[in-house]
Amino acid sequence: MSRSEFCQASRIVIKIGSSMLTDGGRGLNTEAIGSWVAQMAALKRQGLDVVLVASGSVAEGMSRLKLKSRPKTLHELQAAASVGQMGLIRRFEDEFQVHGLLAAQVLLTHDDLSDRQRYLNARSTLLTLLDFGVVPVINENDAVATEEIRFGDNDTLGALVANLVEADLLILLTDQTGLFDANPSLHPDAKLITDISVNAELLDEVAGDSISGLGRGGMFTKVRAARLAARSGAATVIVSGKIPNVINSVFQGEELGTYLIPNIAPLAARKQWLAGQLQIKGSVSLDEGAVKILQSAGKSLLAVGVTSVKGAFKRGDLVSCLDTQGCEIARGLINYGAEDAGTIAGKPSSDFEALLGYADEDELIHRDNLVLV
Ligand SMILES: Nc1ncnc2c1ncn2[C@@H]1O[C@H](COP(=O)(O)OP(=O)(O)O)[C@@H](O)[C@H]1O
Ligand SMILES: N[C@@H](CCC(=O)OP(=O)(O)O)C(=O)O
Repeated sequence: MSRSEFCQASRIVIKIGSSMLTDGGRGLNTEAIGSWVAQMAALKRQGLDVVLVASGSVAEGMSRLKLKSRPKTLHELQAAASVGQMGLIRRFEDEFQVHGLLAAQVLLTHDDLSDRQRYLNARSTLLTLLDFGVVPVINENDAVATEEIRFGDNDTLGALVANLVEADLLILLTDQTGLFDANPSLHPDAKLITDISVNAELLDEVAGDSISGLGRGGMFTKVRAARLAARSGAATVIVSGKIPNVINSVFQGEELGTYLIPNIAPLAARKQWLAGQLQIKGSVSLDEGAVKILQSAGKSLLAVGVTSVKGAFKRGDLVSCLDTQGCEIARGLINYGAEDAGTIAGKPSSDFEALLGYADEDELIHRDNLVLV
């Protein structure tokens, strides 16, 4: 998709980062929020579906609680987020109302999306809200999100939402003009990257962390988000939320920010869900033959191609498949727990019963449950 085709999008996910929403930590930026909402309302009037992913609950909570720096402990973060989320949602509801639009609060944890059934439930709810003409306003459910079940940054959440609702375009509004060839906060002479393939290796070299103390992910998570979004065919633009009329300008194809071109083959819905899983419970190392078969033939992983097993995973957990250099080449849901997988590693499936006293599936990971990375 070229930038000039963005105006053909019918569904857009817009993610606004903490740094933008809270005016660099000085409380909610009501003027800017009013302007973004007016632009989203204009898209709605043109018949588009709009989903908003809004960060800033922690930053707004810090401001309301008069905390000078981002809390370090999880319970303080959760408390700050609970206070701040009230302000965020109230502001958005009021602003959308000005344009005769209803907003809906949707709070998710990674746990909600890692369970296939709950993932499908979340999808139905969002699609129903869009059918009703409502703008879902999504954030992580920070008040209950512990380390194990959290996304941590809203870029990833935005991408998974783009997968869920099959959006055409994901716009990440942030405090920088876009993605630079080095962090411009540290290197003032850094140059803006305008258009780049989402798969370009350069992205891994240049995308750094957030240093503001307000946002979480920095550009690292924005690049990862663009790659996840591309798996359902969505195009991603990273752009400054400070540019007047930015959302509409991007939609009209103006060359603003960084466009991460989704030139990878989209995955089937179930594989998108698999690719979006963040909690990896272990790994299996493969021999060269198995690596080749997975990468070129799209086949299932058999135990005979596994050289070693790491981690304390159970049957059905997500594990990484590593090549002979230890690099992840695929991930999937494994049919045997760690101990049994260790016992059958390197063995043909005809030996499973003798080795384990039972035999479930012939495949260690079935190809339907496997995604290349
Ligand atoms: N290559 C880069 N180009 C631009 N910004 C970068 C880069 N690497 C790291 N960053 C940092 O990422 C920050 C934006 O991410 P973040 O603070 O998480 O914002 P948000 O709250 O919008 O998600 C920038 O302010 C900058 O410090
Ligand atoms: N969900 C939390 C944290 C998310 C976060 O910081 O994201 P971002 O600003 O997009 O890097 C919040 O609303 O404060």
